[in-house]
Amino acid sequence: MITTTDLTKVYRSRGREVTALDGVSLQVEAGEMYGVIGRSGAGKSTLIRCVNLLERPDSGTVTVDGRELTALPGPRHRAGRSLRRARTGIGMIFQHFNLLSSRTVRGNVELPLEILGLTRRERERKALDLLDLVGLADHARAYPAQLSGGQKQRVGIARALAGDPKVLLSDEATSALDPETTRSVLQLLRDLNRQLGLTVLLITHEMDVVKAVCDSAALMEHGRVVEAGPLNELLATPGSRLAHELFPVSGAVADGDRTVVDITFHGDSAGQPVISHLARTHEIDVSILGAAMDTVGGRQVGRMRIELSGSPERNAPALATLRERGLTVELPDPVTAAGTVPAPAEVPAAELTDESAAAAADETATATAAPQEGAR
Ligand SMILES: Nc1ncnc2c1ncn2[C@@H]1O[C@H](COP(=O)(O)OP(=O)(O)OP(=O)(O)O)[C@@H](O)[C@H]1O
Repeated sequence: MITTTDLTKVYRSRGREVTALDGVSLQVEAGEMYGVIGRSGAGKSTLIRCVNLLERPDSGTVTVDGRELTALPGPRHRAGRSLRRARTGIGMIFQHFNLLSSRTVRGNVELPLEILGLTRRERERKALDLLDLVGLADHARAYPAQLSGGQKQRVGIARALAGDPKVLLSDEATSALDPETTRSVLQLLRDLNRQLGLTVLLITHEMDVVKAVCDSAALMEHGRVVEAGPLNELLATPGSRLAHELFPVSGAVADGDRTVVDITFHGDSAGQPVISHLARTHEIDVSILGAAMDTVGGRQVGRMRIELSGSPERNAPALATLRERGLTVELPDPVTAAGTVPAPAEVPAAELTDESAAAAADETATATAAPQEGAR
């Protein structure tokens, strides 16, 4: 549904060059919830803005729903008519909601519908349907200032769905919300993803967001995607940084004639009595150093750190048995095993500066104004 190929973007200002995207290739399947995670400055916002061409990449291609947006004509800083039309199939929500304070909730949702040229009656009906969909039908006449953050974001979501998009882009949509509201907004996105078959590309700096709702994820660093894939595959990939971040396993690694192993159970392997089997078949002592079950991307996953008597060489047949049973087996690095791998993403979201708030307002204007000119 969304493909980016080798995207590059370099910002130049006051004689300085910043490479925000350095060859980003991403594949988001139809109906998927895909999370892009990374530290502040990794290039996430630039990437998402390149997907709907709010930002034009220096090179590379963006294809959404079979249409190569980068091939559509348009001057460097103004989208062409065909691009504006294509953008109606892409909704976007923002960290600070970008609602118009002078309009009611219904008025905000109606804005893109006005631009699309719907009649007053059609607009009203559609806006109320959309507000119903996000659970805000009884707030249609309220103004944004009378709403909580979570309610404002629901209005933002209803507005983003006005053009019946197949793709929803979410730019840190829950970063300004408290944990409980975050959960309910994420649940709404997940419901819409399932109900409408909506493809959702979200950027976030919070691993919990990826863990709660995403099917796949990409980790960005310094303008590059350093790891990407479906979460269940990542969890089954030894050495995956995303897997360690999604589901850290702890427990001190002892010195001496011991083998410490991290095992991940998922799918059919989750129900197997592997520990007793290991001890019986290979006649070794097994101690459990740490264990947890969790839900990642809607699936139950178990992780365990165990200690086997004897050296890794001696335990090679036992480890092979675990792998044969479909478990992911890793020998943790004693240096990092004491805690978790250094978090790539536990950086507080940077507050919007006045400048970036203005840019966000521009985005709304661009996003909502896009259909108007395209529809002419
Ligand atoms: N308009 C711009 N002009 C100059 N440099 C920019 C511009 N926008 C972004 N950058 C730079 O590009 C790099 C990537 O920024 P980007 O906002 O895409 O990262 P991010 O991962 O979204 O970070 P954050 O979570 O803080 O928004 C950063 O070094 C940033 O300073």
